Amino acid sequence: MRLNYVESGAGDAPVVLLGSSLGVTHAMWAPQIDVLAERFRVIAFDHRGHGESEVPPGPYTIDDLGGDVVELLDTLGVEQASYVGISLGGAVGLWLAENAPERFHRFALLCPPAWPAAGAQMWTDRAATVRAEGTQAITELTLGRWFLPDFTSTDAIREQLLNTPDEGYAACCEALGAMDLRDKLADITAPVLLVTAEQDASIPPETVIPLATAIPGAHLEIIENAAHLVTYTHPDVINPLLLAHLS
Ligand SMILES: O=C(O)CC1=CCC(=O)O1
Repeated sequence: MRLNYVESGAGDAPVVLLGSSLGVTHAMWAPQIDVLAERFRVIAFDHRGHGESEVPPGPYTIDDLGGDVVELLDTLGVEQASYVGISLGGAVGLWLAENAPERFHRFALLCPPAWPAAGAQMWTDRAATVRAEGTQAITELTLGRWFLPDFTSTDAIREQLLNTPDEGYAACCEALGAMDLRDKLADITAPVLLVTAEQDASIPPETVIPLATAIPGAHLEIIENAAHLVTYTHPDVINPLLLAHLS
């Protein structure tokens, strides 16, 4: 699977991978990339079905999405990296922490779903809607969940949602609807920073807070006055947390 990625920072610095949310691309990490690139070789990638990555027909599984990241490390010749992921990218991070621990130093997982808390049917229905009507059918609803009303700089994220391939989006919905990453949380050995946003309507705090108890040694941060896409809206809070955890 060929994943698209952009690379920043010194080539000999420790590697940090950035995994994005559903329906957007590596460009969502714009508020983090330059800051992290002062200390790290930053590799922001597009999940399969997203951005400039390949778009095989779905359904995809969380094993597919996690396996793609391990394959990307192999392609780059990187033995070990740290990983930062939000939302779908956070779920992929949980899979990597459980299934490829030897390839990773540390994880920062923001608003990560570990199982389909809103029900598998919700994801099946959303996949069907997007296959029938395109991502334009879910774009404004998604922005309403991802941002509080007072955050209005949403044009770039809207564009990314509208431009995401319909099949890629739908197939990732099917991965989210079919996964359950809870069984192996206790086996995670890497240091994990978990972040939840107080007003996250997509992945509510009550579904993330228990992960902090289930993952040995995990550190939890709850961001106030924030909704789902907290990296985008609150870089002043998130970037120092990432630097402190990854350094
Ligand atoms: O689309 C949403 O609001 C919810 C979501 C779950 C995983 C993800 O990336 O977004």
